[in-house]
Amino acid sequence: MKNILAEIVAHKHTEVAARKKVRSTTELEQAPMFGREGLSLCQFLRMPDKTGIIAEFKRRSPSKGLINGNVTVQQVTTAYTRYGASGLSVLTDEKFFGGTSDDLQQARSYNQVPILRKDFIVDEYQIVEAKAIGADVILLIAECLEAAEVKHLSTFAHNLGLEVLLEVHSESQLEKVSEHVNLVGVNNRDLITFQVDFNRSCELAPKIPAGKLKVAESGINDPAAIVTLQQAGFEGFLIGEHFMRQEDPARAFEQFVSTMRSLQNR
Ligand SMILES: O=P(O)(O)OC[C@@H](O)[C@@H](O)c1c[nH]c2ccccc12
Repeated sequence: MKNILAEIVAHKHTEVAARKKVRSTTELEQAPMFGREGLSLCQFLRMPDKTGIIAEFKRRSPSKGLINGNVTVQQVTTAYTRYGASGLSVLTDEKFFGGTSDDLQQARSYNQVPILRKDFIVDEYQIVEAKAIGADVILLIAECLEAAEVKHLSTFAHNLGLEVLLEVHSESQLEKVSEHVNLVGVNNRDLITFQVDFNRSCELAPKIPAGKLKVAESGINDPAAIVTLQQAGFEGFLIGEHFMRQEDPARAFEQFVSTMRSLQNR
């Protein structure tokens, strides 16, 4: 396998094929959450009393190994929400990130903010699952999908009432932005080399098509960076590790927000 992303995607296809045999799409559609009306992440990111932060629950990652194995979904996500997160991102990939669908379902049961299903989506079935477990938004990663797939999967999600965040890492991937993509995220981390280049977001910001909400992703660990990113046109900030790697992610989030607010009021 030539890189970790290719390895993850290959594993996803196997995983999804196995899960389809256990639960059909029809069964997923009968889940109680399936009929629930989704919350709009675009709206929540623009609420003046919220922070624009999409706070992520991430136990481990292929690049960092174990980040935090001691905290619970309830403890962390309710604090994120209480201190002004505009949305939550919950990893549901088990093998590489130590997440589960149950993590997202728990986050759903304790919080009234939009939730992003953070996973590697390669098949419609995973979008039906996302709806069935109570997610409001799905992630599509340009690096692992053809333009036609982005178009198809985003339309499929839209028809289920889900919003779509398309993640890009280079200018050429912006060609994959299509009608039913609501938010465009610039990942500062290269998913193949794991290198984080914080300038990536600012460089690509002006090239993101008008009408798509801009989200900066990964490697954000300083409240001052939020101010810079806002000036570059970003309205959403996806942050995981900076909070999760602390013993008390709730407190880390609260402190980050309080410093951020004082910088914004200058
Ligand atoms: O933990 P960080 O550096 O704050 O990054 C969060 C988020 O951007 C990152 O987890 C992420 C961005 N794109 C992904 C795709 C799959 C898995 C994870 C990710």
